[in-house]
Amino acid sequence: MSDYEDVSYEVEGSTAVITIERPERYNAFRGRTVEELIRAFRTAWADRSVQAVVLTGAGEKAFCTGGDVKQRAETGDYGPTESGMFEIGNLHKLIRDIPKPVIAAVNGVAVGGGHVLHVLCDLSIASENARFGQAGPKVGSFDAGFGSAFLARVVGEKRAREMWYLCRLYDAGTAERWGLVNAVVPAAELLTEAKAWAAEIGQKSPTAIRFLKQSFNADTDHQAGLSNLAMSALDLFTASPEGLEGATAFAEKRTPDFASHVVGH
Ligand SMILES: CC(C)(COP(=O)(O)OP(=O)(O)OC[C@H]1O[C@@H](n2cnc3c(N)ncnc32)[C@H](O)[C@@H]1OP(=O)(O)O)[C@@H](O)C(=O)NCCC(=O)NCCSC(=O)c1cc(O)c2ccccc2c1O
Repeated sequence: MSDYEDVSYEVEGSTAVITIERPERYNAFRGRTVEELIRAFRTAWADRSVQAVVLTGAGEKAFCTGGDVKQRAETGDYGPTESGMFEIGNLHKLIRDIPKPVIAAVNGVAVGGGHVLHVLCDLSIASENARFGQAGPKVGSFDAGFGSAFLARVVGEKRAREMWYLCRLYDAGTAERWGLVNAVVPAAELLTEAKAWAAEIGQKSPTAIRFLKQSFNADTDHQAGLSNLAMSALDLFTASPEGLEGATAFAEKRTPDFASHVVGH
């Protein structure tokens, strides 16, 4: 894979800016998107001039809405990839392992697997129009790895469970109050603000920052094992009648009938 199609990658000074470029799908990711994000993060990791990464979405509506549910309804998976694998678990680990802070610039709705991406970033800055939530149980999916366990570390058990069980969307003010984001700024200032934070980090000792990030991570690194289990479970569940009913109902713009397709009790 030589050219980016779903993602753009730019370096400005000591900051790499990675943008998900699928605004027509509210920046939902398919297999290719995930593969390109991995390539972009690895490029940022290898570039010694890069000291922080900003992750954002194209357009004004969405940061990322998680897995491309229309693709899933169409083909039963997240589409072809160069590796033959859907590597979302590896992307999660990479965002944590890259030894440089990753700042999510949340420019709109961050939901489902897109919400998980911003939660995994070191810092999150939101625009005033941003909205946050989990959606899996509405569309036949779940992230029982970092998406639940690490979220609970960030916002607390009660709020994490509320987000997953009710699948509501929360506004930027609530996200700030819950400690889900570090700051909220007007939409027009979001990228400038995120880049300013990244540049400020760029003036600090890269080695000190690297050790600090690894130290913060060490406390929750055991969740990577949980994430492996969760991704294996998800592979089975998304292909089940209950999982497929969620994706099909979304694509057909109807209420899912989970009760008729339930696979386990
Ligand atoms: C995000 C919304 C709440 C926004 O609602 P709003 O009313 O503002 O806008 P629309 O609903 O009209 O959306 C505009 C336009 O974008 C399309 N779109 C939005 N999200 C997606 C998506 N995720 N996939 C494909 N397309 C999307 C939408 O259809 C509209 O297009 P039109 O052509 O009709 O104009 C609302 O859109 C919403 O609830 N979206 C779905 C959110 C969702 O369910 N996300 C997926 C959750 S599951 C997941 O993320 C996931 C993650 C993983 O890591 C996995 C790993 C392994 C297996 C499975 C995984 C997985 O399923």
